[in-house]
Amino acid sequence: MDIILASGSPRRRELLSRAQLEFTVISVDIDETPYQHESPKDYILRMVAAKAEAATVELNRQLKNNDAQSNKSIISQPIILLTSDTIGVLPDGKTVLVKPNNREDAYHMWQQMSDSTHEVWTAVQATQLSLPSKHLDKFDTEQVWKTINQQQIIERTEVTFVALTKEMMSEYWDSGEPADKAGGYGIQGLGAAWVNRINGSYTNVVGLPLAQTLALIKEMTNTATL
Ligand SMILES: Cc1cn([C@H]2C[C@H](O)[C@@H](COP(=O)(O)OP(=O)(O)OP(=O)(O)O)O2)c(=O)[nH]c1=O
Repeated sequence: MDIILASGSPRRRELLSRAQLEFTVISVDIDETPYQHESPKDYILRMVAAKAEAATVELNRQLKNNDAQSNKSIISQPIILLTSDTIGVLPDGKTVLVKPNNREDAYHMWQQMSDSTHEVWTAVQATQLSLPSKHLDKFDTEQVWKTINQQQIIERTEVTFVALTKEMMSEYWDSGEPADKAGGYGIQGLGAAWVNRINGSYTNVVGLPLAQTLALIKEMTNTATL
């Protein structure tokens, strides 16, 4: 089974590469704005599903281009497509923390995270795609990747921050690190200085719960219907 990581996150690529797995990467770009009053669970599962949908559209676009160029049926192994999304969740269990829009947005998030414990949730969706081979398709319709199985997991880690001062926030925002990260921090970077303790998976906080993702891939591979 070929594995495709549909993500533009350099952290996710780096984490998955630590599993010594062969995989390819495609980027997807979707609107990640939460709906009003959307629960953290509904939001994060909607995100991984939407990213998988966008990646499938991209794979079919590539397939169509290949067909046009090579004009031969492409019989390929099923694919396991991985998509992921990471958010912060405040102690109220309702407030979703995504990437900060600007400095003020980051400060607003951090004031609620200072000297307290929030959660970081990462959802992973594994989607098994299959490609009916042309010669089996008597109607000779256009080949498209079809979803034949999908599974989603959500991993949660508690993260306890130190008490934050305005000066700490200002310096951190100026570093540029917060901008592309949920909750506006990177535990793997300068953000480590803000973390008193975590309870749960570290890789989950960075953006891909690696052990759980590998277990998901293994389960999907073992139950794959060819
Ligand atoms: C909390 C935390 C988040 N992050 C990152 C992981 C994700 O890249 C990012 C959350 O944004 P996401 O929307 O989950 O992911 P992304 O937009 O970076 O990539 P893609 O959607 O293409 O997969 O925050 C860290 O790098 N360190 C951390 O400590």
